[in-house]
Amino acid sequence: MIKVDNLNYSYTKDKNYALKNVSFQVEQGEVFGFLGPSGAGKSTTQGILTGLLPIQEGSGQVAGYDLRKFDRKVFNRIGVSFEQSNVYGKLTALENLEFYRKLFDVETMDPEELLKLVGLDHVKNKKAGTFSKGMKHRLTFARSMINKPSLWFLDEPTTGLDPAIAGSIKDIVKEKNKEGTTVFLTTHNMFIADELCDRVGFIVDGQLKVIDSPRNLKLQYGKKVVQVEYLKGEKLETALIDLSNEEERLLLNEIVKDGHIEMMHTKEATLEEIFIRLTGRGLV
Ligand SMILES: Nc1ncnc2c1ncn2[C@@H]1O[C@H](COP(=O)(O)OP(=O)(O)OP(=O)(O)O)[C@@H](O)[C@H]1O
Repeated sequence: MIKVDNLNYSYTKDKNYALKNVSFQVEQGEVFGFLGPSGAGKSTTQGILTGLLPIQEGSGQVAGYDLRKFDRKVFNRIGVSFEQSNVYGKLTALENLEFYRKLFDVETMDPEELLKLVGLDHVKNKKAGTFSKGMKHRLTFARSMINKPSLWFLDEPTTGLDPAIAGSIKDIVKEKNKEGTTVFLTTHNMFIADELCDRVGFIVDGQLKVIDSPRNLKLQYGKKVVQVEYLKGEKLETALIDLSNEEERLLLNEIVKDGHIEMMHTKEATLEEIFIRLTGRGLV
């Protein structure tokens, strides 16, 4: 669905590259997460993939279209929900979607149904200019799926939303993905990435450092650690046991043999910890 090879991009058209030799593929039906700190090159990559920025060096295809011969027809096949996407403030929520659907040459979704899906049906006749940031965000999100895209670009889809609404946005993404939509998701949020993504790519300073599934990354780079709380005499002790260390495994055996365990659970590494380990950088 997406294939790019050796993308280089410089805003200043010199050797000061915002993207350096970026290559990756996203298969049909995948949820692919692009993770990186601020300034890493996520928006630049998304900009090239969605035709907002011209391709400078390298090559790529998006939804069957060659990035070097950009054809506006690609917009019938893709959906784009970026944080900074504008909604028309003087139009109502419904009018925004009615207007937007006319831009497509393909069958579109019913605007009323979409507004219901994102919880904006009760304000459908209010001007979007009066909406809160989170409501505008949901309207942009709804708008981005109006053309039933086969490839959906989502930028920080749950940022700034309250947990219940964030949960329903995640559910919609999962549902659409089940129906076959490929998702390219950009985020700083490793919990979202971990929950939604089949594979993630870590990008730092314009370079892709690693691409794999969250599970494989945890297996490969995370430590297997068990946290045990146990009674030693009257005193409650806590031990963190690294299962890759023989001495620590023996200690765990001793604790188990003593039989005074109060609580025991595995502590798998988070994607953020692995990101820091692999890139030497945090995600913010
Ligand atoms: N319009 C621009 N002109 C010049 N440099 C830019 C421009 N936009 C981005 N850059 C630079 O390109 C690099 C990559 O930026 P980009 O916006 O792609 O990062 P990002 O990962 O999307 O960050 P964020 O998470 O903050 O959106 C940064 O060094 C940034 O300063």
